[in-house]
Amino acid sequence: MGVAGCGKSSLGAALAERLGFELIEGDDHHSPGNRDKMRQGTPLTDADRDGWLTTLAGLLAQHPGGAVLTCSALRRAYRERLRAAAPGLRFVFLDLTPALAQQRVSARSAHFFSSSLVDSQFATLESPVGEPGVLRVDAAAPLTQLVDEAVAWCHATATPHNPEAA
Ligand SMILES: Nc1ncnc2c1ncn2[C@@H]1O[C@H](COP(=O)(O)OP(=O)(O)OP(=O)(O)O)[C@@H](O)[C@H]1O
Ligand SMILES: O=C(O)[C@H](O)[C@@H](O)[C@H](O)[C@H](O)CO
Repeated sequence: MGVAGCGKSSLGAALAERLGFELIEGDDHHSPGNRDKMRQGTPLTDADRDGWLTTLAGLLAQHPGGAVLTCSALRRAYRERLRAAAPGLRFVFLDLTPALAQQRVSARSAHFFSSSLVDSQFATLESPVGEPGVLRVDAAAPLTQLVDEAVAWCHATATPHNPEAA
């Protein structure tokens, strides 16, 4: 989880491969309307994210043995909806500065997300630090280091009632 450009897709794909879990790419499940809004530089609202979160929660519930989901999950209420669908769900929070997020988002041209939206992502973000089952990592660190850190944390915190990763 984290703002646009923090590295969710990069880390999620690597983590899913290392853990042997299916990857659910949150961005693949945005409605055409939501994509158009983001392309035009209009931030999503709670209402815009409602159906999307319902879809993602449903997908998590279909993977009781574990899965890796990439999702911005910017607000606590969004995370609670996902937790309700997948008891034991944990979050890796990719924390980065607005400047680095801006740099990364501006550098990619083929993506639907408008770089003018980066500030709004930080305005919406409610830090998950302090919530249960959260690992905060420095999103500026090399990807290989982030994967090792997240895999070690998943293994260390896995219990029979808390699937390996989610
Ligand atoms: N740890 C990292 N170090 C350096 N560059 C990275 C790292 N992680 C991701 N990147 C680069 O930053 C850009 C954004 O990464 P990525 O698409 O994984 O982020 P994201 O959070 O999924 O973004 P979005 O949600 O906007 O699609 C990509 O160009 C990616 O190659
Ligand atoms: O909640 C949101 O505002 C969205 O999920 C965004 O975060 C984007 O989907 C993504 O990060 C850009 O690709």
